[in-house]
Parts: sequence; C-alpha cells; structure tokens
Amino acid sequence: MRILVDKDIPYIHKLFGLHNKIVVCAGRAISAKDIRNIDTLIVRSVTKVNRKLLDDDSIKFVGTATSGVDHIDQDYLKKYGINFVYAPGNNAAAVVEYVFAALFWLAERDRFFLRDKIIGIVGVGHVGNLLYERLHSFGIHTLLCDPPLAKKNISKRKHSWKSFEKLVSEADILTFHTPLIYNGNYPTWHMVDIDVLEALPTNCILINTSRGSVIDNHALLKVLEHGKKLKVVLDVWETEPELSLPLLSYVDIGTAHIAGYTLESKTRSITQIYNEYCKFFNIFDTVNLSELEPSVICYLKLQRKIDEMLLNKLIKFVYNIHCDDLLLRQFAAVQGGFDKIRRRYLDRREWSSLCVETDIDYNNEILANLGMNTCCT
Ligand SMILES: NC(=O)C1=CN([C@@H]2O[C@H](COP(=O)(O)OP(=O)(O)OC[C@H]3O[C@@H](n4cnc5c(N)ncnc54)[C@H](O)[C@@H]3O)[C@@H](O)[C@H]2O)C=CC1
Ligand SMILES: O=C(O)C(=O)[C@H](O)COP(=O)(O)O
Repeated sequence: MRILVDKDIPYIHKLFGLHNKIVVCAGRAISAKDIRNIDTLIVRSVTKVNRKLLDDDSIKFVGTATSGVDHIDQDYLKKYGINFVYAPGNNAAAVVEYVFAALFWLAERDRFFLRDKIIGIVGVGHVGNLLYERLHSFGIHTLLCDPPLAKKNISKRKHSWKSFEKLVSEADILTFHTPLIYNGNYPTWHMVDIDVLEALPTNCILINTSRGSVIDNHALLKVLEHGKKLKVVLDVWETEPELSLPLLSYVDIGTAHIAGYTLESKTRSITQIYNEYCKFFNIFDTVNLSELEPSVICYLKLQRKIDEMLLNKLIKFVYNIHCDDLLLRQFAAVQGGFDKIRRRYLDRREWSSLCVETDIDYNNEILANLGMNTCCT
C-alpha cells in the first residue's frame, strides 16, 4: 500500500510503517502530483481534499485526523466511492480545557467570578456538550443554542434550547463550537456579523475555537477599532495562516489554532484513523493506545475545598494559555510563523494527566467531573 500523509501527524511510521510505503508531505503543499499512485491519503485541516487534488483514480481511502471536515469535499469522495473517515470528538477535551483556561485567565485579570456570569454555548456537539457538562458540574450557568440538535430533539438534557438571538442578548460570554457551514437551514459562515457584534452587550466575552469564518473578522476589527468594548479570544482566524495583525492587536487572547492540540488528542485522533484504516482494508491489527498514550506526569495534593481560585491554579499548572498568546504575538509577523508555532507546538497535556490527592469528598466529585484523576489519601 502507498500512503501519503501530512508530515505533521504524529506516530505515522509507528502505526502504518510496517507493511506500507509511506510518503510524507507538508500539509499545505500536498498537490495532485503527490497523489499519483497513492492508495491512502491522511491529512489535517490544512489540506483541501477535492476534485482539484484527487484527479488520479488510485485513491481508495481518505482520512482526516480532525473533528472539523470543512476542508473535505465529501460529496466528491462519495460520488467516486472513496472511503472517508475523520476523528470526531478526540480533541473535545483539549478544546474544553482551552476554553476553561481562557475564561479563568480573563476572570483573574478582570477580577470577576464565573459563577456570576451566563455562558452561551453555540454548538453543543462533542466540544459544546462536554463544555456544558464541566461548567454545569462546577455550578456555572449556561445557555445552549444548537438548532439542528434541537430540531432532532435527541437531547437528553432537561435544559430548553435557546435561539441564537437569545444568547446574543442574554449571555455575558459567547463561545462557538459549530462546524463551518456555508448553506442549508443553519449556516454558520459569518453567523457573527456586524449586526450581531453591534448588538452584543458591552464587555461581552467572545470566544472562537471553531473556524475563523464563523465570525466575520473584518467586521470584528471594525467594531473594535470604533471602540466597541468586547473581550475577544480567538484560536481560529478567517485568513489562517496569514493573520490580521491589527485584529491580533485588539484581541485579549490570540492563539495559533492550537485549542485542540494536546498529546492525548493527537494520539486519540490518529489511532482512530488507523483503526478505521485497518477495518477498511481488512488488516487484522489493533494498536494498543497505552503504547502511545503518555503516562501521568504530575501529582498534587489539595489541602482545602476547591473553589474558582484554586481551580484556576490547577488549570494554570497543567496549561497556561497566556504563554500561547505571547507565542503568537512574538511570531505572527514572521513569514510562516503561524504554521511554525503549530508544527513545533510543545506537548500540551490534558487535565487527565494530573493526579490530584484530596481527602475532601466534595473535591473528589468536582475534580472527577472536570476530568482530572483523583486519589484519596
Ligand atoms: N480549534 C481547534 O483546535 C478545534 C476546532 N474544532 C472545530 O469545532 C467544531 C465543533 O467541534 P465538535 O464539537 O467536535 O463538532 P460536532 O460536530 O460534534 O458538534 C458541532 C455541533 O454544532 C451544531 N451546529 C451546526 N450548525 C449550527 C448552528 N447554525 N448553530 C448552532 N449549532 C450548530 C451541530 O448540531 C453539532 O451539535 C468542529 O467542526 C471544528 O470546526 C474542533 C476541534 C478542535
Ligand atoms: O479537529 C479540528 O477540526 C481542528 O481544528 C484541529 O485542531 C485542526 O488541527 P490540524 O488538523 O490543523 O492540525
């Protein structure tokens, strides 16, 4: 089998290398010429997989080690019988922990408590739902907007779904976790446009870790330049990998599309693609995640009941989002800087890598609900 893989996907040779010819290529540089005589293509979000790329008919299997699939022309793959798999949900915890890190960083800087805020979650799938569950478990109020889900009415939760307009008018914090959808009944492209931006309450916190174009970045820059008081956290940008430096200068936290980047999430994603690949080609080999899964790296003991201040310390111990903001501001103007940050991103870990000792029952319950490992003395 000849497999072409984005060179920034980890563990490829360990997983696929035994019986296959592996060709690696920079994700943004993969071209139709590279695809010739390739059976399997494995990409990330930076490679557009469409008719232009796949003019060769040798491809049988396409995998993307991502949750978002807006870079894939799925209709084309289906039309030509090319098997397609992606990795939904594997980076949900990483994104949720990024959002928590951003919220607690802002709360510390601007001296407010999250328990006094209402958080509007737009898109309640793998990421949005986990975010809801963890915020709810810590007593933080949320409003949920997900019309496709509400329409399917498959939600188990007691909460009533709210309209996007309701969240815009009532939420103190809006966080977006939708796919990038250009048409259909519920498009998300520029769902935050100039009208929404002008309608947002003063000092509203806007967080986007979905896709850059869910927010009209030009309109956002315009309202910020005109003095609209918003607090903005952007991990995704409409013009990635080129960045609007003026917009970066206005946002409170800016990062290089790394919200989903943890060692655990990358391991889970490529393992899922590998297992789907084995199923498709009838290869009887299941990889043991523990071989790739990094071990627990640290251990802490809590001496008192957990509250927002103490949780903030734990969050910063595992992941300090401010470092990623400084990193982007340092390299944003450097040619290729955005992609370089992503390629060399340090092995950020998830809360589950933290083992917390506590003999307080309340702490055990809260920390377990937040996805941390706990052990009693
Ligand atoms: N920055 C990063 O590193 C990451 C970004 N993402 C992005 O976040 C998106 C969400 O990720 P997941 O939760 O895994 O996807 P998902 O597919 O599990 O959930 C998306 C949810 O959005 C809902 N939705 C669709 N249109 C909507 C609309 N108009 N209004 C409100 N809700 C709507 C869907 O019904 C679904 O429940 C991905 O599509 C991807 O683009 C995901 C992971 C990492
Ligand atoms: O999974 C998604 O969707 C994401 O946005 C990933 O964080 C994208 O990461 P890359 O595939 O661009 O490395």
